[in-house]
Amino acid sequence: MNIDIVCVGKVKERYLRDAIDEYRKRLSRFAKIDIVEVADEKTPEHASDALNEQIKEKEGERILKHLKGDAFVVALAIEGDQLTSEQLATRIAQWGLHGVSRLQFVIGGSLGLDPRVLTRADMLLSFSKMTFPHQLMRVILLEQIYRAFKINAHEPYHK
Ligand SMILES: C[S@@+](CC[C@H](N)C(=O)[O-])C[C@H]1O[C@@H](n2cnc3c(N)ncnc32)[C@H](O)[C@@H]1O
Repeated sequence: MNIDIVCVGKVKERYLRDAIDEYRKRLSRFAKIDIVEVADEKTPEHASDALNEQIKEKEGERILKHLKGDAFVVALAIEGDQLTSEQLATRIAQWGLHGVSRLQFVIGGSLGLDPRVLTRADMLLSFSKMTFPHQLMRVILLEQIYRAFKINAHEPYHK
């Protein structure tokens, strides 16, 4: 299965980049993982609501260009559906069985995702009601995808 993580901006912190590289390496025996980074917009601290919406729209346009027509798109959103790790593992297995050959996960920028991206998504996935920084979210998502493949392969991993 091909898995794309479509996200906004570059990861600056070395420790996060190391964690991302580690999980990509571990996942390489299960899936082909591509990280697609679209450019982020500068977000002034005291921007108006209108400016914030414009920023999300611009970032959203860039994201939409990378979403493929035949892909199953999962947008990460706080208000989405919450799953257990076992349920995510089952969903990934089922998507594979139903012929999904490309899974695209989308992580928003610091202001979140444009409504058009949320509308395009086939599923909204929430990792809790808390807000995580978008760069850390990449690590959390990769770890959960790795955990899902380990569960589906019936291989031991941390409980
Ligand atoms: C800093 S958050 C954006 C916060 C923004 N106020 C919002 O409500 O979307 C950046 C991105 O990380 C992801 N994210 C952060 N926390 C999340 C959570 N608990 N569940 C799912 N995705 C999350 C989402 O894709 C979000 O667009």
